[in-house]
Amino acid sequence: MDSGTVAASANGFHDHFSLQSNGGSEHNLPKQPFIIGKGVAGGTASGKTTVCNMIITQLRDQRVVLINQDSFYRPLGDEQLEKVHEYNFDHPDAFNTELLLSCMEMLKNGQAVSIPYYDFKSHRMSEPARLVNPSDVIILEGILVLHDPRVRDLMNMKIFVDTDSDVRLARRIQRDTLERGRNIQNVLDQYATFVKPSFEEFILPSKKHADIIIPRGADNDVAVDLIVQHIHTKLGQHDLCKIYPNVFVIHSTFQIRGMHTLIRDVKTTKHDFVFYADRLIRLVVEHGLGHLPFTEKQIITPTGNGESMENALRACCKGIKIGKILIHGEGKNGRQLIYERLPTDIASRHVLLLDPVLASGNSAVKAISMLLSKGVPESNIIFLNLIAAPEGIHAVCKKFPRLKIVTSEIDISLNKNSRVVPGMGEFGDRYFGTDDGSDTVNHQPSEQ
Ligand SMILES: Nc1ncnc2c1ncn2[C@@H]1O[C@H](COP(=O)(O)OP(=O)(O)O)[C@@H](O)[C@H]1O
Ligand SMILES: Nc1ccn([C@@H]2O[C@H](COP(=O)(O)O)[C@@H](O)[C@H]2O)c(=O)n1
Ligand SMILES: [Mg+2]
Repeated sequence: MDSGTVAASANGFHDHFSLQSNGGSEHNLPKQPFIIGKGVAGGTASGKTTVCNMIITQLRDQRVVLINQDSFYRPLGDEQLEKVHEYNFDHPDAFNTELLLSCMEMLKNGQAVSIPYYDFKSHRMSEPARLVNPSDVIILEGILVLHDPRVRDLMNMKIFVDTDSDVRLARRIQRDTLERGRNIQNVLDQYATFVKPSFEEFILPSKKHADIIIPRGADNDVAVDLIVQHIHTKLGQHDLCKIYPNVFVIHSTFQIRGMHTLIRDVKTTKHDFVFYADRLIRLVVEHGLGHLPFTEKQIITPTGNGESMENALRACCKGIKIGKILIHGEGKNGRQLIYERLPTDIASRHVLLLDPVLASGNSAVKAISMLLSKGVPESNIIFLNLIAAPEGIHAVCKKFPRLKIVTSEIDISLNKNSRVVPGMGEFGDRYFGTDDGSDTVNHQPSEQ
């Protein structure tokens, strides 16, 4: 596919993400599990909520959602309210853990859930509830999220925020008097009667289950940065293969990593770029061919960058038929199909769709939709790339769960200009030598 520079289509991505427009449901396929759970526990006022908000802000990723265990407090009845000072809000029984588990289960199954809003002043739920869409990463924070094994086991990253108890008490007094409608005496009494004993009985012992302990909570920028990086990596790289069983990354060897280093280096000469790109493309094509059940093959190469993959393809499969698709897109205005030339019997063939870089996935979605409209069964399409951005993989796999993607590397992400990071520059220009060199250092691939 050939296209102009485009901005990331966060909206488009989000659509595929939601239950209603999930490609999987259209095709009556079982939903893919795509949760990466992060549990953040710690004593009251240790900074759990603050740390999670920092993580979410720094991630700037729509695929991450925060759920507070507080939302699952059991609302107090009238009698309990009259004796609220005798109520232990720090005991595990104060939470409706069954409801929490069923909400997590629904999210895991790709269903949106309505999460209650808990009012610390009235000790009851209040409107409006929050609609939470299923997301790749669900961060669950609360004093006891590492206590119950059923909740803990949903989390594949367990974090304990460890803040000095004097600091926590001081913060709790300040917060609860300012925000939760308490006076100092209430806070001190509750702390001595329930908060401290429950911390020692239930919360502190759950620290041993943590993978990461964050001393000093939100003051610990290094720990927060590391967690953000880790989530980025998990989101962006090979964990996608677990999320989408139809994504295949060719086995990484030192040779392959060396070739990637060379083709990503702006100083690599055109000759070397073509040589190593061809070698890598051949490996991807060979791998893609391994997924074909029949000897009969139909190839579509997008006009422009995709043509750069034809040489390697012809070297692997002599006499293969080549079709062309040209898709153009500028800015956020979507993609237009400019040109296509495909064999008339394409509906009865297997198709290798070639594009060196899968970025936002907008062009790929357009091309695949066009193939489907021609009658090509989704499961007959194998989409081959040299590098793929996680955003593109999500966009394509969620809409077309039956096709296969074969790539040699999954990169970290897209930047704000929809360029793959780290990427490898404008592939077509570097391959065909059409780059005038004016933007050699800064160039990154546009959505191909
Ligand atoms: N590093 C920090 N420095 C100063 N105040 C903080 C820090 N972290 C949190 N706070 C404040 O302390 C209070 C408790 O923090 P919060 O994140 O609500 O803790 P938790 O969710 O663990 O109870 C809040 O008023 C918050 O603004
Ligand atoms: N009605 C309520 C409910 C809970 N609490 C206290 O909140 C603490 C948990 O929230 P954090 O943000 O501090 O983790 C817990 O220690 C309860 O004592 C409350 O006071 N009133
Ligand atoms: Mg909190």
